[in-house]
Amino acid sequence: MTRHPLILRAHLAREGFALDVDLRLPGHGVSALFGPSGSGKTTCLRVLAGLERDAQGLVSVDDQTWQDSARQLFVPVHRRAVGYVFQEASLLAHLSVAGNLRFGWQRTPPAQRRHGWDQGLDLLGIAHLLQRMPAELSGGERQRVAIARALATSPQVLLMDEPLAALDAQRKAEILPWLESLHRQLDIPVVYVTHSPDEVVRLADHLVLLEQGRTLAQGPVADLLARTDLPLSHGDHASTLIEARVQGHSPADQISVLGFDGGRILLPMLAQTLGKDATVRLRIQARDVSLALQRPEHTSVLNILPATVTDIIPDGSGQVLVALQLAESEQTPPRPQAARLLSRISEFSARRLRLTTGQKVYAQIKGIAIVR
Ligand SMILES: Nc1ncnc2c1ncn2[C@@H]1O[C@H](COP(=O)(O)OP(=O)(O)OP(=O)(O)O)[C@@H](O)[C@H]1O
Repeated sequence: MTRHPLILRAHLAREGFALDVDLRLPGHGVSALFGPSGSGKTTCLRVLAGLERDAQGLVSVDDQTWQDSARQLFVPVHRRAVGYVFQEASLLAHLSVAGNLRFGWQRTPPAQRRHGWDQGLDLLGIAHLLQRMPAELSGGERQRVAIARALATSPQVLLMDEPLAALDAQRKAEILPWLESLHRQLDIPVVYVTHSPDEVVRLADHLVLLEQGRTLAQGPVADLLARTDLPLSHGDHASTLIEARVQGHSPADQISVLGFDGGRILLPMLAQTLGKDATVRLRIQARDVSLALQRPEHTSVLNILPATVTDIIPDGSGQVLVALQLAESEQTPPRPQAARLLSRISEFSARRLRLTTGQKVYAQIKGIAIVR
């Protein structure tokens, strides 16, 4: 089913802060709002939910207009089909898990329900917790129940405000796979506020970078991560994403071959459950990519990809960030839509190699993480 984009055009002036955004988010998948504290992420969610009466602009979800200031239209909060999940799960303490879920479920007339009662339980793995009281749940379980309760209202959009921020690293790791499967199976857009680059690379399809109430950039997450002009690509955590497809496994060599627009990657054998054509998201840290002018031979590095340098910028403390466009082979000219990589090398090495934009190089990838 094609879903209409979600539109959030909003202007809101508070003392010492102004929100001025014009967002167009895909009608499916996860859109992450990322930015420093106070940049306006939560305010964007609040405008979407109808909690900011003074905001001027346009809000449209699944082709329904919830707000259009030019026409004096403002659908009140209780009539917007929004599921809202906060940092701290706000379950009703006197009701069991089943009672909390029923509370959300009964708010929606049967004809408007988008999925069955069991679907939310299955998606979040909480069927065995139905009789428990909220005080008898772990932090991660409580948050899963809070998400299921938000889904039980059959929302047209799910708003999640740093849902993992209150959990420790172990609980985060426990809940992330549930969020990923939610993302794969859910047919509604999710707008996800986070401070965490790790959550962005694992969960987001689309990314909005906010700064001081304004949009610094918005677009597919892999495109934004590969840009050298945005704060995300600076420092030690700079990384890029490649969406690859399993081409086959070689049990004899214990190697899997993955293809993507711009080349092929070899990985130590993936689980056979990932059949041919399964899609996998790979994260490649800029610091794990080194460069050579000639194809290195006699090396243990499995992945050496021909590429063209598209940008070189200083990146502090004697380092430079090199943007690369990958090509299928040395002979294929670079295509703008082919996958991109970042490489973080010393300024000394860049000078020694006489790197310039437009130059053909070989990117040696020393580490690749499968993030989903
Ligand atoms: N109810 C309010 N009244 C006045 N100012 C507010 C209110 N809520 C938030 N603000 C201010 O609006 C600005 C944006 O806040 P917002 O909560 O949207 O930021 P954020 O990016 O979500 O931050 P964080 O990551 O810290 O949650 C901040 O300067 C904040 O202090």
